[in-house]
Amino acid sequence: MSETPWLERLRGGFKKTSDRLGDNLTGLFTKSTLDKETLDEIEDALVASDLGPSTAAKVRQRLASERFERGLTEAGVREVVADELAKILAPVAKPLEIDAFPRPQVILVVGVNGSGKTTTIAKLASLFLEQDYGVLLAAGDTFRAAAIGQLKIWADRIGVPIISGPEGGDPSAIVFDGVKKATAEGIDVLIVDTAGRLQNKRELMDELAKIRRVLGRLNPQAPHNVVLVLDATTGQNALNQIEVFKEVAGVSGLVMTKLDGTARGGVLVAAAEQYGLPIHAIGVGEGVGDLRPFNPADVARAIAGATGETQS
Ligand SMILES: Nc1nc2c(ncn2[C@@H]2O[C@H](COP(=O)(O)OP(=O)(O)OP(=O)(O)O)[C@@H](O)[C@H]2O)c(=O)[nH]1
Repeated sequence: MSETPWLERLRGGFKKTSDRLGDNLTGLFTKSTLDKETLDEIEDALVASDLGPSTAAKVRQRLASERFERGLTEAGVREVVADELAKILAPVAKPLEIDAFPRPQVILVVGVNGSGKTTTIAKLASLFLEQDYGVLLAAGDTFRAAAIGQLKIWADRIGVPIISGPEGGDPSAIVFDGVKKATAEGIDVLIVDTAGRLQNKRELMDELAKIRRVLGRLNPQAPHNVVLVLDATTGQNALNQIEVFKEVAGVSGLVMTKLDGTARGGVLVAAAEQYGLPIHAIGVGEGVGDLRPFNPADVARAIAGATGETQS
């Protein structure tokens, strides 16, 4: 895939978010001077756009200290926002890399039901296939037959093998079989789906702990990654989920999905700022090609709606 279409998709995906920022900023540029009141209003507009109070404060500080030779414009503010966002996103942008031995590398994928977990597993698998890695999926969400069925459909569609068992079966048994199969067949990556039953935190915690124990016996370093999938449309609730899953699953990195369907894409920045967890990729659509490792500068510009023209 060439870069330009992806960049366009990225901008399209974040359009609702950048439009919301625009709506919040509208009407703030009627005065020629940047007084305290206007700065307050701009800061509030950024917070209202889900960018988080600390990002908003940083932008405010930059605006207060900068000289705007052509007067302050909305486009000028968007450039400053993009710049500050890029600084926050750069340290957390980290593609999911398969570099350690022994194989298989095991990736546990966690998240609440409906967050986009299954789709993300398929997207990650196809990213690995593009890099010539062998991939095996494990249907570890045995709680719902539909979850197993969905994953099978995706495995078929992208052409990767899958290990699954009956509804209600023991997820750690599936994971055990998965590691055995991957080891025997020299498969590089095992991606494990897990149940997202946050309603019963204790059971979920026990289930994940058991999966970890089983994995640890086969390979002390496994799981090599625990990826939390978050639905951006849930806004601030996505931040609470990080808190909970850090506790129940020991999250090592994030994927944020559905950034195309929401005006709340700013939550990606708030997550980066508050938790500093690696963000491996973002989902901007339902297709298998709609998940890409992200370039922090491009994402920052897409969220801010910065076009490079500082004159409105
Ligand atoms: N617009 C958009 N939709 C997405 C994205 N990722 C997933 N979806 C859609 O979100 C819905 C839920 O995705 P799933 O992958 O089934 O989510 P899940 O977390 O596995 O959900 P359960 O199977 O219910 O546990 C599906 O309709 C997906 O097509 C995305 O990045 N953008």
